[in-house]
Amino acid sequence: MELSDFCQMKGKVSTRSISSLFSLNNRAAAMSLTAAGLFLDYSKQNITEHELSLLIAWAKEQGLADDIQQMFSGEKINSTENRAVLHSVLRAPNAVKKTILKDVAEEVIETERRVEKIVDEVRSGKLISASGKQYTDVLVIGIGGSFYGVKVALTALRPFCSNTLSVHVLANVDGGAVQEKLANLDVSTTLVIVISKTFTTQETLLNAKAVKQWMLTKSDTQYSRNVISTQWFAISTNIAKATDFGLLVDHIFPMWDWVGGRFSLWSAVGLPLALAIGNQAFAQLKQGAYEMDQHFSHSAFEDNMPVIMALIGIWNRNVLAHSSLAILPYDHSLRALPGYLQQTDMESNGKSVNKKGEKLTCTTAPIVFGQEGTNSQHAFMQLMHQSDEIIPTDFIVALKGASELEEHHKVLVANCFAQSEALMQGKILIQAQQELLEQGFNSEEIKKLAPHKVMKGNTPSNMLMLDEVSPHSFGALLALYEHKIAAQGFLWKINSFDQWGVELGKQLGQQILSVIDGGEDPSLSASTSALISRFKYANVAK
Ligand SMILES: O=P(O)(O)OC[C@H]1O[C@H](O)[C@H](O)[C@@H](O)[C@@H]1O
Repeated sequence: MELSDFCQMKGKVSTRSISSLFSLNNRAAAMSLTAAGLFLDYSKQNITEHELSLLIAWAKEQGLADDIQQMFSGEKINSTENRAVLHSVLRAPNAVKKTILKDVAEEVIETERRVEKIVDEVRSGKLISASGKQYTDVLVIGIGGSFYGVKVALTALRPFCSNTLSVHVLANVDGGAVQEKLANLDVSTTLVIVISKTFTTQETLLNAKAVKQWMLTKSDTQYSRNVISTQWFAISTNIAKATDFGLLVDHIFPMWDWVGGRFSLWSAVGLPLALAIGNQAFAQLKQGAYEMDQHFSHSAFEDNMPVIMALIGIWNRNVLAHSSLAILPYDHSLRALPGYLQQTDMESNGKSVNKKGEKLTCTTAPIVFGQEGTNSQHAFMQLMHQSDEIIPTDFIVALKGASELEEHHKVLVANCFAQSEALMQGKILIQAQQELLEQGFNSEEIKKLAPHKVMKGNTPSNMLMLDEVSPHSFGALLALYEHKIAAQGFLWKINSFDQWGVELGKQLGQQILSVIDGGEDPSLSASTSALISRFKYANVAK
């Protein structure tokens, strides 16, 4: 069967009710599974077991098992950059690293040791600042894949973070953001980590320059000579550029071209996180991810959580033509997850040609968005309930809350379950009329009001449950999404591991900067030229 054959099923599938599928009474049990400590209930999707089995058969025909195998074994599957995709090996035991990475394994293992050593030394106060003080703060400078992973993990694992060492992340190239971060930092107790795979990213370098300037200016003269070489560290593949910037070679941790930025948390990029949560918790995070790797690479597709989620995503995107995916974590600690997944999913799979460069005949990545529950209920979920747009949703919730406020967790979880039920069940006109009647409205009022109270329902959702948000479960969760996205890319026959689409904006950004600085560029549109003039006038006028 081809994907286009499944698409023929749209008419029949989209008009049936998901609730009615529950007439088969073992559906909830049959359409749920566990992996690496996570539980997934996908029974509220608009798909039957039979349809899913057809999709699984299709995935097998497409060679998905070989694709997965090729990724884990280090084939150069990132074809436009001629690179392997091996972030998963970073969380595997050393014996696996040696088999897969061969000569490079030693450097990888040695880098891990160096990360562990510096984490221990900073946390114990052995490694001190240029002026001899214990570090109280870490400022991380990076953007994109060199930011989101650290950010999402720091937010998720807040309860596991040190109380004496705070980690702050600076990404956006905005003077306001820089000043806000620096306002509460003390140069004599701040360790700086620059994360940039290329060490050429404009935003990161400009932020690093500003922070360097701040540190040099604010340091006591007797320490300013050593402050950068002592207190600055970097993670980069570009050792030359990092040393040019003033960093000691010993303070630079390598990255490898086979680790994509958005999958790099597991490398030395995780250093700031490890500083915050400690080596043991960082190892647990990797262990959780490793268990998901094992599950993904070894489980039959029928029981394979990333594969099932990938196929359901394809079903929703291509067969039912739903264009978005809402990520709604009902857990304050997971509030950065939607932003993280926007990059992981849309930067990976936001493509329209296949690996051979041919135009695809199907759509790819959904538009990913979301926010923590219950805040989203009081905002965009109105549209999810009553507009004509059906937005498939991933609900994510922990069985145990992070706080002692048990009542809060009960209310949070009840809201989460209620939304998944409400999105599926909806409310038909008769129900709305009946409710209004029971509330004492007269027939004239009911006629007027009832249509406004109808909810379309039939919105499919996944419910992902963690026992609790811990380094282990969070590692498994990130790996789950990484693999779901990879599996979708394999099935769409695209390269999920490059991101050429971000280049044009960067290029034009440089051109425009030079026009702002006095150059000329006749290739720019009249609109942009006028905007530049307006900006220049406002700044000259100051
Ligand atoms: O780590 P860097 O080289 O500084 O790159 C930072 C980020 O910029 C790029 O434009 C890509 O969008 C990201 O995938 C990358 O992670």
